[in-house]
Amino acid sequence: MSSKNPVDTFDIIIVGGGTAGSVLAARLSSNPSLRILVLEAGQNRNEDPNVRVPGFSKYLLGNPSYDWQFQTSPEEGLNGRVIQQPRGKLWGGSSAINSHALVYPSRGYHNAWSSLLGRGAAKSAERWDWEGIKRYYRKFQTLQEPSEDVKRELSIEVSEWGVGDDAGKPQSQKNENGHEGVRASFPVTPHVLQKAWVDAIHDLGFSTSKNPLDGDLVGGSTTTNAIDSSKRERSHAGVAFLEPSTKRENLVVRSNVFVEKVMFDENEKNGNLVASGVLYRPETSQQDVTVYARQEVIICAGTYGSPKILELSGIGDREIMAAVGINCLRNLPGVGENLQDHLNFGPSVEVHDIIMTADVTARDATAAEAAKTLYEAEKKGSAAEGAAYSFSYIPLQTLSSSDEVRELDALVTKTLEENSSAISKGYNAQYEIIQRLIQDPNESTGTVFMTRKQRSFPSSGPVPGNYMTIIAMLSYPFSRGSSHITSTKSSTPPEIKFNYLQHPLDAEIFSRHVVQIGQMLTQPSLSAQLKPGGNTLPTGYSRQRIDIDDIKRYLPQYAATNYHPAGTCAMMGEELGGVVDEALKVYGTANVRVCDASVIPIVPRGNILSTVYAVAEKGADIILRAEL
Ligand SMILES: Cc1cc2nc3c(=O)[nH]c(=O)nc-3n(C[C@H](O)[C@H](O)[C@H](O)COP(=O)(O)OP(=O)(O)OC[C@H]3O[C@@H](n4cnc5c(N)ncnc54)[C@H](O)[C@@H]3O)c2cc1C
Repeated sequence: MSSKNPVDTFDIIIVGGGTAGSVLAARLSSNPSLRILVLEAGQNRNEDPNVRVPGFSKYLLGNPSYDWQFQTSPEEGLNGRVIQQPRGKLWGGSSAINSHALVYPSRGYHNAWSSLLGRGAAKSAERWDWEGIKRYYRKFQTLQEPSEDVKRELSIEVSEWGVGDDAGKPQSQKNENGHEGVRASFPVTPHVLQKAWVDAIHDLGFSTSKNPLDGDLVGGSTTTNAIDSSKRERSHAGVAFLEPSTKRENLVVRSNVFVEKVMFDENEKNGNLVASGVLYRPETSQQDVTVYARQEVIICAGTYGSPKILELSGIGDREIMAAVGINCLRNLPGVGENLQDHLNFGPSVEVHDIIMTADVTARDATAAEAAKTLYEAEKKGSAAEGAAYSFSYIPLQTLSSSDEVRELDALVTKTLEENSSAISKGYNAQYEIIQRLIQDPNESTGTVFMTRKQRSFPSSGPVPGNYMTIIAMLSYPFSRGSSHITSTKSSTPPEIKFNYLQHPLDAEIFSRHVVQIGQMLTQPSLSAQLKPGGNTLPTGYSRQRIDIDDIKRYLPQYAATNYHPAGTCAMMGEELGGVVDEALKVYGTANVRVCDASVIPIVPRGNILSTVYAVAEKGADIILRAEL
């Protein structure tokens, strides 16, 4: 039963106070004439130490107080494994439970994105090419300078980064209305392995001091993490954007409420559905509540939540909705399709006993307690640091022979030609883009990064010894999956299938980036850190493995998700199977937008948080401009 309250009306309703939703809430409420409502299924946990302390992320995953605990169907390409898909259920969403690494896409990637938009998308302010978006990668954050020690040890030239805004304003003035955005910082204490990483990149002939925000980062970097170095606390969207905005009278946040669907007027506008509001259920109630939107509804419920809400509202693939008895209001077959993720794999290699890694606190309760005490007293130690700062983006052309490059090119061309008639126009357009990225010597199709701890390959947990793990991530997978409803009950989780490694080219390209790990480990600076005769995990894997077919045999058993699902409400031309247009508006609706990781049409090269923030910042500008 719906309880209608005629005064419960806002100009804009934002569904989901996660990463993107929090940015939109902050930016849109800066216009005092707009009344904004945010509906969030989780609650404000900004003061919770598990969320605040960077090193405590491990307490968040799999814990229903913070995590939706989604999981995939058994994945055939991963030996039938079911892959856990954590997503944040709290203010700040997944930015409040993630691993905080800030990594950036390339100029070529964004230019390709804009080519998927199709007709009529050339209006300059709505361009999603590099020129149209680059300023938003700067806008969401404030860079905190590292100490001179860190700069020297890790060859960081902060002046090159130019975070602020592209008009060159000082950082203190850059964010309107008191928002300084996400605080981004480098390691507090440089670690010997981080220094060795930088030296290895140099030894391979690459720079580590290019500005990653310039869109042409090939080589490596010590990247930033979304950690406030003045407090040594996680800087997530709930802290940086949502909570400060609640001081404004025109912003209302309702927590612990579950949005079920968007409601539509009986009358359409120019053939488009007109949203009148949304239906939600408070966690503590059995009764649905309707709240009304004068202008629009923006769905920011994430890669799984957003397509689910659209389908429950009658927008999606007609047959999928009919199968569960939902009346189709708009047949939009792209909803819930095009699901992509980054898979990763790489060995953990034992380093000299004297090198302190996070393994020490992982296996020893006394050491863990000491780390906690040190953090509480001085905000220092392993709990104060992010897990991954050391990254590289090395094109396959660089470390492969010209014969190997030619062979891969031929294989990619042949495989795509053989499969092109069996797949949709949209996927073909995406595959052409990925093929160009593979062939471009200035693009990397893999991201390789290092963490200062072992990956627990044995189910028994951490093994003795101190480790570093070097992980290759397949940047642009060809495999595509889906996330769809299987019931009209909004509490039923969606059916999630990635079809990981099902496209034959994925294992080919992925395994070649795994070979790069061995090449990095032979660099003197990194090999000097390895314990002579030390262990390598997974057991039986040799640290410098170069046989591609052999590596391919390890992937189904050991490849893991990097937690970057995207693409289920893709911003592409409708004729390509897109769901939203360049203004983030859902096709066939007058006033429903989606703004979150689901609109990203092709998952970006590296970690995707920066892209989600940039999309939300740009989305806010588009909406504010439309409103004014
Ligand atoms: C464990 C983990 C580690 C990661 N590490 C990194 C990293 O190091 N670097 C990086 O770049 N990226 C990382 N990511 C990915 C990144 O954090 C996400 O891609 C990004 O935060 C997604 O933002 P979003 O706005 O799309 O969704 P979210 O931030 O998940 O926001 C969705 C919000 O909607 C709410 N919601 C959903 N459904 C409903 C409903 N029906 N009613 C009301 N509210 C609803 C949710 O509770 C949530 O708050 C990681 C992710 C995870 C989970």
